[in-house]
Amino acid sequence: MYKPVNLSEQIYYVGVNDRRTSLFENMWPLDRGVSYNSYLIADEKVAVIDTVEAGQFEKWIAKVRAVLNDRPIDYLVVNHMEPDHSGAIRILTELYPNMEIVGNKKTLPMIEGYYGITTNCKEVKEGDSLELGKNKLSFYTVPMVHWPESMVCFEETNQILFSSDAFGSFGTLDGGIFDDELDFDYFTDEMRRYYSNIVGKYGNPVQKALQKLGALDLKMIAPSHGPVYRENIAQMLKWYDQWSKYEGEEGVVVAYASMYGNTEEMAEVTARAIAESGIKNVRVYDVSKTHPSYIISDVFKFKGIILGSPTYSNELHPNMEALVSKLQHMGVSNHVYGILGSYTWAGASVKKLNEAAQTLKWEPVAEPVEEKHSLKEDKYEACWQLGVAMAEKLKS
Ligand SMILES: Cc1cc2nc3c(=O)[nH]c(=O)nc-3n(C[C@H](O)[C@H](O)[C@H](O)COP(=O)(O)O)c2cc1C
Repeated sequence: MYKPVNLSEQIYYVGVNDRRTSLFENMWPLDRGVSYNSYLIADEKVAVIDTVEAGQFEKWIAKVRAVLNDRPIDYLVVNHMEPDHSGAIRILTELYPNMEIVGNKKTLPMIEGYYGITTNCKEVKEGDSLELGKNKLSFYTVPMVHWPESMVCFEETNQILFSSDAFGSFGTLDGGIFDDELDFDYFTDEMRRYYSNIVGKYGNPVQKALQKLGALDLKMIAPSHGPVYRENIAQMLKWYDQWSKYEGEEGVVVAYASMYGNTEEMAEVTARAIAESGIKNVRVYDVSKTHPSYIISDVFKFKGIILGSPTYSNELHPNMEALVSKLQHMGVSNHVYGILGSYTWAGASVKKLNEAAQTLKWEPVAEPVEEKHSLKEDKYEACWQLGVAMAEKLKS
């Protein structure tokens, strides 16, 4: 009772949607859910590519069995060991005791460590192939995209790249599985939010992976989350190249913390000046209201960033401190910036924000603006000029 979804004659999508989990990795909001993608190749030999999160097992295995009926599974290819993909390994080995688990030399110790499995494991090395009949899988390691053992595999006959977390996206697959069956634009924010927050720290490994995979002639990219791409492959590769170099487009994220509205007012003035100077893409965020994953996603999208914080017990406002430390942890380079802040007796926030920006090697567009108490005429003008300078820098 399941109409199979074919990527090709013998290759099936057998992933599942999760609209119940609120937080991915118990951290990232899943307002639009997430899909755990898994693929099945039913050739002379049967191979499954990755499983799903353990709680999704029943939904998933029903799809697998609808295709296979009583045929056994010969191989389980484990591209990535994170539990949202590996969670059903143990139960699958109990159902199919003769199935071989295929992984690389970093995967297999993790399979033992997480699931106690040491038998029927087959190690593959970079460039090795697995013949299934008409279909043939070749394996490529992509370390730190997004764990050390991360691997992708390329089905040579149909030219499909099973890309694991690379090219993944938040958001359930609401009927459409392939990018030409759904509203691609609707997915782009969730793609970038997934990339920036989950893989974003690993810009260099992503660059290396792109160079390695760039030699392949791709007809389809089948990731472990989100749509399967067959129409927008060039666009996806272009975005991954841009995001992994931390190269933003023309636009500014204005992120501020504010308890009583003083820093917020400075942010409003600056945002207005940026827009009046001709920059349309201005996103103003209150860090106490918006989850950092959305702000970080836009920081990856846009080149300009304005950060504002009041001084709070001689520190940054805690929510701004959390955002800044995440950006530092990710090493989000290649940005131009401005700083705003308010204080009452001994200001510290502006200095701390400026230091953080310098550790990331961002380029300042103007002097930071620091106001004591409420915003007054001279600092109003300084905020305005900061916005003008940001716009001019972005347009230059
Ligand atoms: C809990 C708390 C701690 C603060 N700590 C400092 C401080 O260490 N140094 C300082 O100059 N002002 C401090 N302030 C004052 C604020 O920085 C000041 O009121 C500022 O204008 C608030 O900006 P906002 O309206 O954007 O929240 C503190 C205020 C609060 C509520």
